[in-house]
Amino acid sequence: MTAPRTALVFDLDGTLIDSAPDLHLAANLVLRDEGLPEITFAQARSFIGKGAANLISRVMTAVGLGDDPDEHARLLAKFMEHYEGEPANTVLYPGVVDALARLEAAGHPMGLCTNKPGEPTRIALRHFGLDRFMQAVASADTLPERKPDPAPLHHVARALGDGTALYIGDSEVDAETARRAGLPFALYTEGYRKTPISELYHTYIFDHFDQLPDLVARHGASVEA
Ligand SMILES: O=C(O)COP(=O)(O)O
Ligand SMILES: [Mg+2]
Repeated sequence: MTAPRTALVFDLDGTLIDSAPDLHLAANLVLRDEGLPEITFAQARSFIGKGAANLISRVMTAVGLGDDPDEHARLLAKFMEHYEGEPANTVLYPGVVDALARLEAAGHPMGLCTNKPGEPTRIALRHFGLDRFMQAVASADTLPERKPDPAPLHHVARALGDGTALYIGDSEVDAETARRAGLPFALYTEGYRKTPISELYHTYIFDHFDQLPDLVARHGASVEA
């Protein structure tokens, strides 16, 4: 009997889609509306990875607003209003759809584990035609725990079957999540990572999705035997 194909769990922002322009825009629409100074693209990009609530905390610190919880809740709600529309300035990273189609054809169950809230996650997956590949999704609202807690990653991996799993992501948070989950990790190096590769937990690295099907096949040959 052949072993089940390795389940593949993907991160979303900075891995499958480059959503930083829309997150930057939504943050600045809030700041503009509040009569506050705007943040740069580089700042916005560096605030992505721990979800929308964390992004708003980072924005508040950056513009000198402090950390009042009521103010945070108010600004987060305004941010979500701006962010929940169709992702007009977000793009897929090159080769993503082809790679997922090849991996699906090779029989790998696939799912998503993101810190993005549920509604924008669903909208983005549908917008880019990625929903058809994802058999299980954990977003920021699925469980009480969020990455780097390993619970959402375990949740998706379990939903994809009882074979082995590989996590694929771009950030410090993803590397830490995979390490804590005890799962192998493929680091996509073109996302929002700020730390040198050598300092991050990883099993594989790749810089273009064209490389992913072969990487997964090699991984499978070593663990599915
Ligand atoms: O929205 C975020 O901050 C992070 O999202 P990700 O987990 O898909 O990278
Ligand atoms: Mg990410």
